[in-house]
Amino acid sequence: MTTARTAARLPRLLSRRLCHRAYSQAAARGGNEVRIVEVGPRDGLQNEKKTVPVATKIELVDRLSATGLKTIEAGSFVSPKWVPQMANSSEILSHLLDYPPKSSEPLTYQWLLPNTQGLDNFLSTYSSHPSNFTKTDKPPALNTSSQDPNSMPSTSPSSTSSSLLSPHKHEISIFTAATETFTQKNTNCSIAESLERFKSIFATAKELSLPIRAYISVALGCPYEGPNVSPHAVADLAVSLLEMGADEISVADTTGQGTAPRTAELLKTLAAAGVDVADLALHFHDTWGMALVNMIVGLEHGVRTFDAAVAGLGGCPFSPGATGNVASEDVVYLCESLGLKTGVDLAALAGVGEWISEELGRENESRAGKATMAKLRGGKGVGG
Ligand SMILES: CC(C)(COP(=O)([O-])OP(=O)([O-])OC[C@H]1O[C@@H](n2cnc3c(N)ncnc32)[C@H](O)[C@@H]1OP(=O)([O-])[O-])[C@@H](O)C(=O)NCCC(=O)NCCSC(=O)C[C@@](C)(O)CC(=O)[O-]
Repeated sequence: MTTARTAARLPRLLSRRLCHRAYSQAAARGGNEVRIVEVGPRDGLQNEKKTVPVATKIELVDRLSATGLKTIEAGSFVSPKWVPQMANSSEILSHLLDYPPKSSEPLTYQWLLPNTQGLDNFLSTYSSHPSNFTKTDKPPALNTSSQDPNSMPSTSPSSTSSSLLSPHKHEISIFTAATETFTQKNTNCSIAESLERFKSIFATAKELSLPIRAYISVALGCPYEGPNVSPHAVADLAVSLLEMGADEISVADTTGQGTAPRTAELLKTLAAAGVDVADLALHFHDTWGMALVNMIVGLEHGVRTFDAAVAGLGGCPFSPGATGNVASEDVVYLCESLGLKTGVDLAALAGVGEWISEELGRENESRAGKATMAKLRGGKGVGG
């Protein structure tokens, strides 16, 4: 059942189906292609206790860019006092703009930010690069091809020179949460205040044709308010964010407390509120080992975009005890076992997982990644 407020908004939300939105065509409802949003370089690294050298972060993004992944969240523009590990994200962005990874297909890099200061910091690097627009230039037009959702946006000839043109896109992600306590702990504001902050971000991003993904954290359990987060609160927030202009909603199980029945209930509530599965991504942490189970529930409900981190890296500094994201290698293996296509080379991705685990001195949390590496080394017992 939808809340009265959500029900009242339904006609307006449904009319938005007629508008083009950047991601909905990338993950058509119920198709056999799955889009993986690799969040390892951001969500995966933000909680690492030891400072990860920027060269390692850049190498991680470059290596991931060569695996067939098409969307990579590469860093965040948040307060370095709150999350010191992300302090050098502008250097990673500069690197990607100066040396766009060679890839047979255009990639999309996403950058997480909480407020206009984060957007300004992102834009000061992004817009200053010769191959990108500045505010006074005509912005790149959104790609409108339903055939190739990742294809290069057309750019203003006045602001670019073809030799400098990167084939890749950069987008932004904003984040709020389904509970007041988590929102306060994570961003020092209420949920309503977080939406208020987003208004100017939407205005600028729309002016510059920058697509926006919006996360809703703690959708299936809050470290401060407990596991029973209201699915109606999540749906209401998703509707608000879509109405504000979000191109995609990533519904996040930050604590990994989600179970199959509660994931199903949440997805039904979102659908009843008028949220199209094609506009949804699911973001699972694997604290209780339920991430792949919940992902299958998502697949059964038609979701085709999933966030994951190579080697199962990750954790949120403001969700104590929660472990990493579902491992990208495990997601690829699961999809392949179900006959779904990800476009990702599992062996290449497993190699990246092994490399970054060694670099960080931590256990590789991907079962499929470790099995793939064992198989590549000639292990006879791993099958696969
Ligand atoms: C939102 C704030 C900034 C409010 O933090 P605040 O302290 O209330 O901010 P403020 O506006 O009062 O500013 C305080 C200082 O921060 C600076 N500042 C202010 N904004 C920025 C910025 N964007 N970039 C760089 N610096 C910034 C600002 O300039 C000032 O500097 P000072 O004058 O003291 O030197 C802070 O709470 C913050 O950065 N929070 C981010 C926390 C975070 O990154 N959490 C992890 C990501 S979310 C997550 O993990 C969940 C997700 C998405 O992965 C999904 C899931 O798994 O659930």
